[in-house]
Amino acid sequence: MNDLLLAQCDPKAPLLDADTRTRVLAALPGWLPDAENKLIGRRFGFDNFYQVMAFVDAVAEIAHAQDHHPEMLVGYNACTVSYTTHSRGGLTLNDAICAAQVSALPEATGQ
Ligand SMILES: C[C@H](O)[C@H](O)[C@H]1CNC2=NC(N)=NC(=O)C2=N1
Repeated sequence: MNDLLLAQCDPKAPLLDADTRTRVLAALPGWLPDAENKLIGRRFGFDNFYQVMAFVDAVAEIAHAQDHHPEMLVGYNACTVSYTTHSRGGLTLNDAICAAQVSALPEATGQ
């Protein structure tokens, strides 16, 4: 997990093999894969919309810094963040790096 927090996304990162995917997901509490293991997502709950939008801004900063971008479903008291690597059509380490960094945001607490 610490490795993921310090890592930089690599535009050439390959798809994760099944073993690595299992190991990486174990280091990302709350993040769930879809049925085809093509994306991971986590719902973050908040007390109010101000907190939601502060979280969205903080996630966007990670996206800018990593040049790796999430899908976000924004609601009045929650935001669901999903990552997949579009260029590879599935999960790479880049998705895990960003997921770990989102989970570590101070703005992510309160759920
Ligand atoms: C050129 C640029 O690095 C690419 O288009 C990046 C941008 N952000 C991206 N984000 C995600 N989630 N998947 C990608 O394949 C991707 N590609």
